[in-house]
Amino acid sequence: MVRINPSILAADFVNLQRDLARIPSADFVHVDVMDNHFVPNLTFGLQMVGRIQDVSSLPLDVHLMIDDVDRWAPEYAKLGAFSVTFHAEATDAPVDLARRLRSLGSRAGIALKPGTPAEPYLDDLAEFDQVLVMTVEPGFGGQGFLAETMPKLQQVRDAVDAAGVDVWLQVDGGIDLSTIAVARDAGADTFVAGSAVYGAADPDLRVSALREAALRHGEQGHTH
Ligand SMILES: O=C(CO)[C@@H](O)[C@H](O)COP(=O)(O)O
Ligand SMILES: [Co+2]
Repeated sequence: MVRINPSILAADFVNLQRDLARIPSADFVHVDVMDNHFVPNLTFGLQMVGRIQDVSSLPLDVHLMIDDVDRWAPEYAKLGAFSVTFHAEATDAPVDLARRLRSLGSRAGIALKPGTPAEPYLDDLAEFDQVLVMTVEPGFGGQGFLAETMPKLQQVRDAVDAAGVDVWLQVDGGIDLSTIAVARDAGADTFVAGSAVYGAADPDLRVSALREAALRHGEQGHTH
């Protein structure tokens, strides 16, 4: 199973509805919320994500790069977002927050910055629906893929398989037609791509090409 989630951070914010309609083959639309505190960049908040939820035919994969997630993450679940991912670095009680998100009907994701170890969360994997291993420092699109995050991704993959739990492993940052194979090899099944999709002349064709690149790689002997 391979999921391709285009990030609208690379779309035209003035023509978001048009750009949302350009990726019909995608699995989810990845929505980057930034507050200029947790990361040094600012995008949009609850009101905007509510409108995206209203007009999108794809389910929303919300990535919160904000402080105060205990307060704000549940509000995104209440909007009807399919999945809400908060950063581990932004809360002292990730399991409690994940339970709250699930109780509100959303999937619960936990994200790890490149320098954040996975160990503290590996015993609680069943509490989450998704682990996001950031492959760039969060905050900006168009950065280069950090291959040094791959051992951590593999470590999470091994722990998920050993526990026998159904947790999606997402990568986000610098995913393109070549790095998607590297991340697939290390165990990812869910791929966020911003500039690789919206920088293409035909974004939907690029979604298909990314999917094929990941699947082709999987067929060549890697069956994560
Ligand atoms: O969360 C983030 C950035 O912090 C991402 O979702 C970016 O939007 C990915 O952009 P590309 O690296 O694919 O251009
Ligand atoms: Co993101």
